[in-house]
Amino acid sequence: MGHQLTGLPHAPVRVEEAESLVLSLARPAGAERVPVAGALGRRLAAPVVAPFDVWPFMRAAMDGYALRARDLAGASPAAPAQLRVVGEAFAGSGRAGLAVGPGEAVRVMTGAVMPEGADAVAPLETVEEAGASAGRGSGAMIRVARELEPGANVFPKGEDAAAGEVVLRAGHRIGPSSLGLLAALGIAEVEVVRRPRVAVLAVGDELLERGAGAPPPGRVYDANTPALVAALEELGALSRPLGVVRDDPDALEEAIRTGLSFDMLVITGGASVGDRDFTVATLARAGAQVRFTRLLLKPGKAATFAHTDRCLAFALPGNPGAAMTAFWLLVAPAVRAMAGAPPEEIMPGRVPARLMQPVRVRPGRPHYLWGRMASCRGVRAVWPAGPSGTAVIRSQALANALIALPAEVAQAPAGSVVEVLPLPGEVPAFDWLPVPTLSVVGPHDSGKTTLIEALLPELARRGIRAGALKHDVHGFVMDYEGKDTWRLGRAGAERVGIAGPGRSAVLWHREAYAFDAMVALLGEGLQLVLTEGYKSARMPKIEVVPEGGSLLSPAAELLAVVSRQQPPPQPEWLTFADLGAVAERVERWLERWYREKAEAVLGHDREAARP
Ligand SMILES: Nc1nc2c(c(=O)[nH]1)N[C@H]1C(S)=C(S)[C@@H](COP(=O)(O)OP(=O)(O)OC[C@H]3O[C@@H](n4cnc5c(N)ncnc54)[C@H](O)[C@@H]3O)O[C@H]1N2
Ligand code: MOO
Repeated sequence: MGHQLTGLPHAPVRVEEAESLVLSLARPAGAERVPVAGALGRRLAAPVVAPFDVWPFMRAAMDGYALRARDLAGASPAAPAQLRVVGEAFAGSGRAGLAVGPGEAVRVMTGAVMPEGADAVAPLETVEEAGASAGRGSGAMIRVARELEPGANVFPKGEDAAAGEVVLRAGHRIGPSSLGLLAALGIAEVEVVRRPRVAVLAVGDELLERGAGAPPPGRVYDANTPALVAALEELGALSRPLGVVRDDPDALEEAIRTGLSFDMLVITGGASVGDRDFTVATLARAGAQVRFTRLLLKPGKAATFAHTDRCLAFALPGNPGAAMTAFWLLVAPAVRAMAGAPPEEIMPGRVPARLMQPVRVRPGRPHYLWGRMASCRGVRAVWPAGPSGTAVIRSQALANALIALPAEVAQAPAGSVVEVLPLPGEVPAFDWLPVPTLSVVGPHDSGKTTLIEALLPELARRGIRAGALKHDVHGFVMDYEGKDTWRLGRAGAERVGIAGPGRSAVLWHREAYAFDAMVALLGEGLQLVLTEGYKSARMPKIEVVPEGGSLLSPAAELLAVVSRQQPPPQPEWLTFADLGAVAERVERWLERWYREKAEAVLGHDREAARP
């Protein structure tokens, strides 16, 4: 090979392998003590221990009278307890030596130190203040007409933390409420993980630093640096843009040497094998050990990882779609680890989500598409945020997830379940039925089950995972008297499950039978539930018409009519010989169904994303 990768490792590396190599070298940056006021967003390097009880004393939780609960034993409207007021206390005016003895009370306001001996507060509203001075001063009498538990209307001492208790563990990310807690603990400085210092470098003669107006011919604005700098800051790093460097080996080497003095260096551009791509060779020349130069990934293949003793260096492809895909997969976890995140927060887990729009990709390498994710009653839904080419930046702006498609996948139909990698950003919530239903109807013995039976493999061939729900009106038997499942159901289990290799079942022992709940249960992980019967339910249908028969369903509900007669009496009707065409209609209807649901959430984003 006569290009910059000559002599360097060029075998494509799997993303998972690359991630574990990078993470094995990403150590938390050292610790530093910072004033609490400047610690927002930082990770604790050591646990925080409460130096004293918080809160430090027992306090009144209501405006009222502090008293001994046992003095109210037997108190009732008919026989109120009578107590003598011996003093008063306000928040912040703790008078030393204030105590409550038998038959006594102290007038207290919320937050006041509870007087010695008192263990409950009777709120003002429940107390009758007797006598001319209306209970304000010492010597006045009050009546309480009900009992109180010890501890009633009192904030206990140490309610939040006892002295010596760990209140925040190492790795905790300091948020606004953590600052409140630290203040309550009287802590002015905390030990946090140093923010990793990350240099960002953009390479290319064609690149212009940020500016206004259309660039001169042949030039483009550097879009990677601002995106990377912001993402790095969000991840807890201290980023330093080194600017744009030309495709010149000497200029590049100087910039890279500067970059290698940071904890991390992220370069974009010049990472491929072109005549003016020098990034990777220069990294090696500047003394970094190059570990891989290719990822098994689309987009983001041209990604290099190298390191020195003190610096992790990434040379990402210049194309913004490829650069940011590789960034979220490889660089972001390393930054989190270096910023002190605990292990469970370093690699955001991939989560399953239902694809709302079909996608097609060229198989061969794992593919990542910019996605928009929303949640629906606990089910995640995702759709492409727009075109996902390697040079594309617009879809990224709308994305809050990356849709991960394994190497062998060429297409994923609407409704299929895919893995997604959540990205920073809100996940909007919406509601819709978890899975669409399609009913096969027709007179008794017309061949409904036969049709579903023949249709299921046709749908499977199209990548559609379908379930089936049988409507029964006669009282089916699936469980036999004396069987364990029968006994558990009879004993009152609302649902009884039985699980075995290749076959499992759930039996619902319920008075009322709920179609929606049944479909939701069946639909888990599937794209479609086919039901048999339900001819009067308002849902899309396929109707089977026996020889000489006529239609039962309103035309508007019908996706297809399947006649048992050959040729069919109506030219637009299909027959059992045309099941491919029936499946085709089901597939198109499904795509529309998912698209319409997605439409409801996409709103204006949709237009921006150019469907
Ligand atoms: N013979 C081959 N050519 C290419 C291959 C390959 O395997 N063999 N891979 C292609 C793929 S895929 C990618 S991705 C790119 C990666 O190449 P480079 O990292 O060398 O990127 P550049 O050539 O510098 O730039 C590519 C493209 O992106 C634009 N760019 C670069 N930096 C920025 C920036 N900061 N902001 C906005 N746009 C940027 C640049 O102008 C180019 O248009 O290689 C392919 N070629
Ligand atoms: O591999 Mo390029 O880096 O796909 O987009």
